[in-house]
Amino acid sequence: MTIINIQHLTKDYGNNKGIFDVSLKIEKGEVFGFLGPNGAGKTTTIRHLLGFIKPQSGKATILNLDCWNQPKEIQKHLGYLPAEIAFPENMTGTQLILHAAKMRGLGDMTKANQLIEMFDLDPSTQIKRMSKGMKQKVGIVCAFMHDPQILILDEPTTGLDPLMQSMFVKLIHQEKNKGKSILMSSHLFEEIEGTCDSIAMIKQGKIISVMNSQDFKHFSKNTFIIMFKKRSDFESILKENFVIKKNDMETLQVTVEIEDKQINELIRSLSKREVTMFREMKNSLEDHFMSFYKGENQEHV
Ligand SMILES: Nc1ncnc2c1ncn2[C@@H]1O[C@H](COP(=O)(O)OP(=O)(O)OP(=O)(O)O)[C@@H](O)[C@H]1O
Repeated sequence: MTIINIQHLTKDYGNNKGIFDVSLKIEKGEVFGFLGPNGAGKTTTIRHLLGFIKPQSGKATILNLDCWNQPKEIQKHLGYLPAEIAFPENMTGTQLILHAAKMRGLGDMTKANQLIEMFDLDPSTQIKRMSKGMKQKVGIVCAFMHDPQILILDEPTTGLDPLMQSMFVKLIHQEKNKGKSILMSSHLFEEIEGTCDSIAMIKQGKIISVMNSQDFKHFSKNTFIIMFKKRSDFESILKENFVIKKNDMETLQVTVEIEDKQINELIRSLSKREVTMFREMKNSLEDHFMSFYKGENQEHV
């Protein structure tokens, strides 16, 4: 069941700024990572989903409700964490959380209290005295406390220290296990790799790559180039239980793809042979990420 549906969404701010023909679908129970360099169009896309921006063309719907025309109905099912949180400075965290709960008609603060404990937040502090990370924690409490079916999180771990970032990853897993649908923008590779079922990459306002968990698996394979001294060793390795991606009789080189659990098997097998070169081929998801940020990957979808 599609929960968030963005179809051909365009907002042209001029000078090639904005978003252009963006289409994405997020299914029930899916954690969807939205990645892109600074100024790529992540927040602009997300603000359309919140009904803050009217599409120039195209459409965004959540639960089949139109994001521009029916934002109030959508709000009931949604938790939103903005990239830049503008809180009223003169309140304490507790006052703000209670105010946000009242606006939603939320009486049960059990989940809010669980989140406060989980993120080790002292909400009694005045917001103007809070660090960036503390404010972010207040934002997380407000986004999750009403147990919404859908979560839209714009760079959710900004300002959080590594311990709190890992706590956040834990929270995402808990929510996913409850069948929540989550759209999350991020720059952090570990956060995305550890949580997301699918990833879309946006650059200069256009979606340039969409990957699902099957594609991630491809990236998690280990690929090695191995060169042998003797032809007999080269020939015999081809008969073993490894996936041989390439072999070259002239140079006596093989390219082997293995799962993590086969590493010992490969080492044992190679120790019986004379190896003249052993090199890992970089094809990890992180490498793919970095090449995308540097502009080396431009596979259009
Ligand atoms: N109201 C506006 N008027 C003109 N240009 C805008 C407006 N809002 C955003 N932009 C431009 O549109 C582009 C996309 O901005 P957006 O905030 O969506 O990027 P982002 O991917 O969220 O970036 P970051 O990772 O830096 O938060 C940027 O070039 C930005 O300057």
